[in-house]
Amino acid sequence: MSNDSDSNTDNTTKSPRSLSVLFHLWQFMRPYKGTLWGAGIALVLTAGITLSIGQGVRILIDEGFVAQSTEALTQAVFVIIGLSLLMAIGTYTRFYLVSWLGERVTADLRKAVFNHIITLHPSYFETNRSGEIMSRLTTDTTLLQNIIGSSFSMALRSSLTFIGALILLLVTNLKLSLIVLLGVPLVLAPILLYGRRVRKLSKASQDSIADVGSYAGEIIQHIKTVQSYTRESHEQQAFGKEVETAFDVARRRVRQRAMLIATVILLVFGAITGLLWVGGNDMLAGRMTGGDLGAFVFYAIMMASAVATISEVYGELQRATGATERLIALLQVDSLIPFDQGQKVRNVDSGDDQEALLAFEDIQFCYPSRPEQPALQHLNLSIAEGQSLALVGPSGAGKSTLFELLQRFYDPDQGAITLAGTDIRELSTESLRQQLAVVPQQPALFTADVWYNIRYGKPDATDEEVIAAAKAAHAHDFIEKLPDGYNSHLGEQGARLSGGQKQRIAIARAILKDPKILLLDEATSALDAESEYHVQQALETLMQNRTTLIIAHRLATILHADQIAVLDHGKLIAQGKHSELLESSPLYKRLADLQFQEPIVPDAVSAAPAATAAATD
Ligand SMILES: Nc1ncnc2c1ncn2[C@@H]1O[C@H](COP(=O)(O)OP(=O)(O)OP(=O)(O)O)[C@@H](O)[C@H]1O
Repeated sequence: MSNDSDSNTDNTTKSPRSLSVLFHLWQFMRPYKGTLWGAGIALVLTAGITLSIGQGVRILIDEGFVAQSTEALTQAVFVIIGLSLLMAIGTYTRFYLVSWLGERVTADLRKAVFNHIITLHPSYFETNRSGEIMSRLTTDTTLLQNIIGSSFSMALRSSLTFIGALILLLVTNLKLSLIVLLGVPLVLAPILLYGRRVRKLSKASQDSIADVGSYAGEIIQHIKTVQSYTRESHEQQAFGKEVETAFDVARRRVRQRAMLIATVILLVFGAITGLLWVGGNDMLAGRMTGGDLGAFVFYAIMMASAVATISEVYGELQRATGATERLIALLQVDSLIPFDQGQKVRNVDSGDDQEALLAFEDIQFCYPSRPEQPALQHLNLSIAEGQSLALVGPSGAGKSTLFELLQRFYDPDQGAITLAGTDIRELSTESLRQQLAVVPQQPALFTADVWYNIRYGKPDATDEEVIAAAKAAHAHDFIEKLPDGYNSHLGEQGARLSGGQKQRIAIARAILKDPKILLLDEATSALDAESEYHVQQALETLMQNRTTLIIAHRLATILHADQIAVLDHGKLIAQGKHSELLESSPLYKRLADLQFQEPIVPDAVSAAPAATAAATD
């Protein structure tokens, strides 16, 4: 891709420069060869009929008007009516089949693009704005729909009539045809010249429209922040600027196209007038019949309108090359983390040999967008089956990064993560992720009902299983009290629930999935004491007999964890139990002091909040 906004995409496709890009679309049309044949036949038929009308015109003039024969006139009229009928049928068939094809191919293309992007590595979405990707799926595909469903067939039909009219012209009158042929390059020159400009501007125009979309998307997503900081008028202005830029580019494109069309019309009609003059003179001198001239002008007009149509459609086709380029580039981005390769996870029981179920071995990792700044450095960490490991450390220490690597959203630059002794890169991502469940700090809920949200990790779970999971997650009672119980719609991103409720739905989801390994990112947000108590109880249930990694913020978790790992600047700086770390790690002691406001010694636990007390017995 060659435009600026896409310069950071990690695909390597070269920017193709011509309409040949459109041939990439062939792979999407291939399955519908039958329809294509049908449309093609209808197209040839209608073009043929249109051309034969010229002969009808000739007969009409020479044998009807000039020969003064009413019979011949009636015959010619009937022939023309018959041809028009045939043309109507042909046009219906062509229009229906071609438009059907446009819709069908666009639908397939949309699915193909969505199916592909959903498997891409997450870092792709860090360097490509979601608004832009959305615009590929909607605007670009709609453009192609127009192209396949109309412009393409218009271009084909016009090319056919152009060639047919040219042949018939040559047959009718060679001298006049040569004049016409001399005129053709004159018309084509501006088409090519302006066409190139239009294409460039089209691409810029589509980019700026994508920018407008992603800007609005972000603002709507953060609408409460915008309003609470009273930034409405600033955002209105900023958005207005984006829209005006888009308008400006569009205006320049439209102007080039208007120039193109005007020039072509001027040249074409100038040429036809010239023809009429030369032909009229020939007719007056008796060198050709009136019918011949009539037919000639008819074909010349057909040729002219064919060229005019092509010039107009050419601009459209060029816009489509931009869209196709982007879509194909998007389809060609390879996922850095293939979804469907590698072996299945066979046996995750580490057995009696005390082998670590999970191990991070000398992990070195930088995020692709920050290659200079290591997020994890020479990190070694392991966890035995059924044990819990709490990760603590200051913000930015690399705790969440460990979760990301474990789920294979990224691969480490060095070192390996093993599950029951097997490098997770050798496992199929799907089967690896089936062993894991994550309860994130900000639970991700979908715009759907409670059933759907809890079932998300196990779509085939029965209603009873969902309810059992909700009960275990201390969510059943509040769900029952919602207006429609489990059928209640949660709103966009679960907006109709409180923070604690959202978390308990997320916990129920994880309980239902019943994973081998649990990744828990505790909420730091202040839940009220009761909510926190429920969440804590739900987590206890979830963690029972399960290998658990916790990004720990709560005293109860830290005290209960089998192991605590202290991270700082991407390094593991201490590991042990709470009491040991208080002695051995100054950072841990400082964090503990800060977090709990007062120095924590194990016997002071009873003075901690209700949730803690409940969890430490
Ligand atoms: N997607 C990303 N791209 C680039 N850098 C990132 C990305 N995510 C995190 N980082 C950086 O990696 C480092 C580790 O971040 P990480 O999120 O793992 O910290 P953390 O210990 O989980 O912090 P917190 O407790 O605040 O969530 C930080 O310096 C952070 O800025």
